[in-house]
Amino acid sequence: EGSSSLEDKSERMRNYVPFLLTKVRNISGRFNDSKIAVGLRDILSSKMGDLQASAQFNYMFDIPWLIEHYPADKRSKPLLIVHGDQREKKHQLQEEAEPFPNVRLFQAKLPIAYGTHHSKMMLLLYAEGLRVVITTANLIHADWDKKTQGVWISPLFPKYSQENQDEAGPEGSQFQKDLMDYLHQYGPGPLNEWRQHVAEHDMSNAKVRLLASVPGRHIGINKDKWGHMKLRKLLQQYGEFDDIDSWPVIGQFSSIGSLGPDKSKWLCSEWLRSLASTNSLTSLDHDPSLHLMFPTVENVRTSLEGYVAGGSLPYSWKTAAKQPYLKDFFCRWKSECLGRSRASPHLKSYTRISPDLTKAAWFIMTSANLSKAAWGALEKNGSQLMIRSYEIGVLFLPQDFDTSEKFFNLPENQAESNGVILRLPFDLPVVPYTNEDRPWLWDRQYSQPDVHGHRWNP
Ligand SMILES: CNc1ccc(C(=O)O)c(C(=O)O)c1
Repeated sequence: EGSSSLEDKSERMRNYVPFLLTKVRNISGRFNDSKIAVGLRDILSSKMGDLQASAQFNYMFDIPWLIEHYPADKRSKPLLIVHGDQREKKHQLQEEAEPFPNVRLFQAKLPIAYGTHHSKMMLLLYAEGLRVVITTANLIHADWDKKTQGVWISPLFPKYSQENQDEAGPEGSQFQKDLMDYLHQYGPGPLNEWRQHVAEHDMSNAKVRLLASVPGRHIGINKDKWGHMKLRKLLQQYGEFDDIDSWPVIGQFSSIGSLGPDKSKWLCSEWLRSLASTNSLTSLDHDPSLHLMFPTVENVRTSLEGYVAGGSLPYSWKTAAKQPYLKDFFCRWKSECLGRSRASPHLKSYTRISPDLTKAAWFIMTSANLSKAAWGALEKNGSQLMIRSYEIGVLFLPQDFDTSEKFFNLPENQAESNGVILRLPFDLPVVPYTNEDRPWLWDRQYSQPDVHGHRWNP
């Protein structure tokens, strides 16, 4: 091949889905290349813009550690921390914030029991514009050190000037509308200012759909705004796929809720029906195959962190004992493609891939684990969607990228394709559990020493 065609080829291949992982310490540097991975300091660095203020939405915070990751000259800029802590944990957070006069705390209300403020998002206001970052990592050291985590960094959204106010494209303004809807759910308070910032910036170049959950019993038009019903709506509206009924759905996550006594109660009825939605009007006469990727005990024991990684995989024996049917769907965590088989997964990702493993119809990175609390459960004969937690993620659809192809190409298919390449965070084909494999349960004892010679005795 002549050099020009090679350049053309490399030029052609530059179109990757902008889904990144976090850097992992102690693995080969090639797997932390800036095309694949990013660290918190990189995200907050002044290379991204001249920071004026930021808002950090998350579940777990180490405030001094977080502030130290901002550039030195930006550590006293206004920082709003949006959390879900209550009672003693709320007081601990207030004490931690005390020494930092630029830090404000805002407690998200959790009106339904067992809900969590699980969303992990950064709003970064610069002199030059606004950026949105959505991730799966808590704002604590352990989440950015030796785990597999997901990150989406938006383009720099420019502030509207009068002329480009009307130029916003449909999906971009849709991203802005969806983000505004989400922020409104927090109600009045310090987020008023951030809703204003979102309104003032042109997000037409977002290239993702926002997929969020907010606590509540959602009815009417609100039933399709959140959780798995939002995904169902998006895939019915934009899922321009030819016959993909035979394409498997893969869910990958770091915790599992109580899903009901058998698969027909929620997993393979309402939840899988949403993930298997397309714009075709013919309904599915059979379940698409479903793979659920969740670490085995061996995955955790041999991970870079050892059993300690299991502290971030809060699947309990009590819950697991009620749903042995999940075993039929389980597959191991494996990520040789990205050098992360031993970097315990804390990201959550969902996708639908072709049987020949060369294409993907869509891809989701989100904070939402496999639980009704996160995705919602239909109640009252399907008239309302009950969600307990705040969650936020992004859906990547092929048509939001400048490609004539209806699918994303997986790296295996690099030869023929000139479309958009999607790097999945895990290896294909997936590896089903053997009869000896057990899902990690964080409240069981494990006596076989881990890589650090430790046992797990919760
Ligand atoms: C009950 N609290 C949590 C349960 C699961 C997770 C997870 O992401 O797997 C997190 C978190 O790390 O935000 C919190």
